[in-house]
Amino acid sequence: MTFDLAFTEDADAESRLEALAALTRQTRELMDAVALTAAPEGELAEIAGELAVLTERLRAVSRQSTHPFHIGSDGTLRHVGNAVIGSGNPFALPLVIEPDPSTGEGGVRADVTFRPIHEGPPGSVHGGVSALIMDHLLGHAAALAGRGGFTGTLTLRYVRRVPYGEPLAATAAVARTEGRKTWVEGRIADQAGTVLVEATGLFITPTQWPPMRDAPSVAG
Ligand SMILES: CCCCCCCCCCCC(=O)SCCNC(=O)CCNC(=O)[C@H](O)C(C)(C)COP(=O)(O)OP(=O)(O)OC[C@H]1O[C@@H](n2cnc3c(N)ncnc32)[C@H](O)[C@@H]1OP(=O)(O)O
Repeated sequence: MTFDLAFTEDADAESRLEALAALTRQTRELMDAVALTAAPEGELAEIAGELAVLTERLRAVSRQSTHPFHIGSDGTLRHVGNAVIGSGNPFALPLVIEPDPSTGEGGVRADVTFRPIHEGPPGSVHGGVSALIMDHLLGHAAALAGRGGFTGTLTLRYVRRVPYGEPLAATAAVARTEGRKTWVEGRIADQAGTVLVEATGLFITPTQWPPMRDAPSVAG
């Protein structure tokens, strides 16, 4: 299969991307505030009206699609529109992933503090949100090992409920490889090291894959 991955140079001025990131952070604050608001009915309706005006202002100057991959001014491969790491995507936590070679080939780690907007069972993080984070982190580990690809399968074991509002750590590293297939294992653990979620992903490198640097530095 072919994969349309645009590695454009400086798709947007850095200063504009910073302004977009600031808008995105503010939007996340808004989402958190909406999830927790105790404002009375009349005020809710008034705020919704104010937000509708802002929404239309943004929509009036829409792009055709979200920001694609691009090479940043520091040589980092960036995906501003990504749902997990994107600095221009309000849905993203965002996850900031760091290489951690001590955990194995493609080893990566990320601090993660979930928020009330991630609620599944009352007071706990939705299992699908944990899966989203694991999918991305495992995929990043595969890419860091020079074996980037798409998720074929993702298997999770929810060991304990995942709290929000507490600093947690997510880690992943390549477990084994076979041809175009890469198995990656990861986990989400609390600060005491107690494992909350275990994940195994199979990533498949398509036959047509854009030339990658061996160990791309990737950011949102
Ligand atoms: C850039 C920086 C990034 C930076 C880091 C970015 C991290 C991003 C992480 C997020 C990743 C995602 O969410 S990706 C989005 C979710 N995934 C997808 O949308 C993938 C949709 N599926 C596909 O596009 C396709 O099925 C592929 C690409 C996965 C495989 O297609 P293919 O390449 O044609 O594979 P094919 O020749 O049929 O099979 C090759 C081998 O793999 C096996 N195989 C194929 N598909 C599967 C499968 N789903 N589950 C198990 N095994 C499978 C076959 O049995 C075969 O094994 P054998 O006979 O050789 O033994």
